[in-house]
Amino acid sequence: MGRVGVLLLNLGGPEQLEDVRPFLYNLFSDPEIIRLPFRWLQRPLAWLISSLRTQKSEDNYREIGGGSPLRRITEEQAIALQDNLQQDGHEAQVYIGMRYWHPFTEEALERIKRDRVEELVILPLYPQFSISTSGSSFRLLEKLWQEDPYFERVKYTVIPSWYKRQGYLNAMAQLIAQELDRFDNPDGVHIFFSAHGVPSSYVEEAGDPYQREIEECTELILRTLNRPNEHTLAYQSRVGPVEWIKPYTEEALVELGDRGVKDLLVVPISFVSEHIETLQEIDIEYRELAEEAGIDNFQRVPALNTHPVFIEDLAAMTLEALDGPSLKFEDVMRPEENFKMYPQERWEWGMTTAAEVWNGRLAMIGFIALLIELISGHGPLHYVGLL
Ligand SMILES: C=CC1=C(C)c2cc3[nH]c(cc4nc(cc5[nH]c(cc1n2)c(C)c5CCC(=O)O)C(CCC(=O)O)=C4C)c(C)c3C=C
Ligand SMILES: [Fe+2]
Repeated sequence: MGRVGVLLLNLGGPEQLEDVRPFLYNLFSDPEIIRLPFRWLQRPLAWLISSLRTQKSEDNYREIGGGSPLRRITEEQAIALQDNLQQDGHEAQVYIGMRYWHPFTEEALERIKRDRVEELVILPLYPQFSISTSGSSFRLLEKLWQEDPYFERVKYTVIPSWYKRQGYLNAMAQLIAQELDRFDNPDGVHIFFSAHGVPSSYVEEAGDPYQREIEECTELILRTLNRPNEHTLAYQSRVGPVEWIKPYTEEALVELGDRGVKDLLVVPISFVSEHIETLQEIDIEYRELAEEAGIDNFQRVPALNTHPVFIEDLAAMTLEALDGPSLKFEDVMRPEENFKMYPQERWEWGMTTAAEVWNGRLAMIGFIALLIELISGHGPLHYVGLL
């Protein structure tokens, strides 16, 4: 076996408040996050949306200390994985490739090249596959691979999703059981699985397996946990005017409050590290909402981070991938090149999502026309004397 590397893929997050705007710009520039009919619109729209969202997003990051802990935790996971492999006699270098912030995927590939890695396991830190997360990173990697002839000689394999692995399920069940047992009446606690959402069109039109994998993952965790508790699965972190997969976390919490649920344990399910959506959205926003709805005892299961059972499973997964048949980028599910994920296309009359979307489009066209006129000094507003 040649020099072995493991590339951990993750989203990345702003480390300080100044990073928020460029991080958001990178995120919204990704056609796997916002796919538009015209490629030339991607960057101006990314600039516009990131500018509009920066203030709200900065306020949220300020509430968790001014930045995302994602880089630090991912680095800790990488070290723990490398140590675990080494203790079992396997020499492998673990790299981190973030999609929207440092260390970028491009930086990771530079290091992999510098270290002359010959065999690489590409392991996304997302248990379930979505076009918008692992899919986006695979698409970028495929492009970078084609651009540099060095990578022709690297034997690689990708792991698209791994939520069915018993090690991961055991680690999740252990964390849930530990938190349940802190309640006075553990069996009476309502377990609330909260997954990051995606726009409905990803699932219904592009065939993203994400929702199905999340649902199956929830069932597998519950089976491993083997407790009698009632449970709910809902989706959080909706952005923009289009419809996302349902039920929405905020609505489901209010409904449970109305039903008289008093003890609730939230399980973040689509991510393996603490991040803005666990520390701010769940711990602060949803807690407040739940308490207003009458849920007196609102607790959350911590993210896996460097849980030893989880790290052990990442190591086992790496070794199995090295021994097994390799899976290439082109083997992994990809949406059609011209599929428009956002905005949705069907027209409906009234104050509907479609109307909101078209308002947005017209505003965008007007905005770009204004920019062009301001830069060029020519146009209808100059003509009528308004500029
Ligand atoms: C499995 C996890 C995730 C999916 C699926 C996902 C899809 C998705 N996200 C956005 C928009 C935003 N996401 C943001 C932050 C963010 N997203 C994830 C995970 C998934 N996203 C994480 C872990 C994070 C946090 C990183 C951190 O800093 O800790 C943000 C920025 C934060 C904010 O302003 O709220 C946006 C915006 C879309 C549109 C999308 C699917 C299309
Ligand atoms: Fe997100």
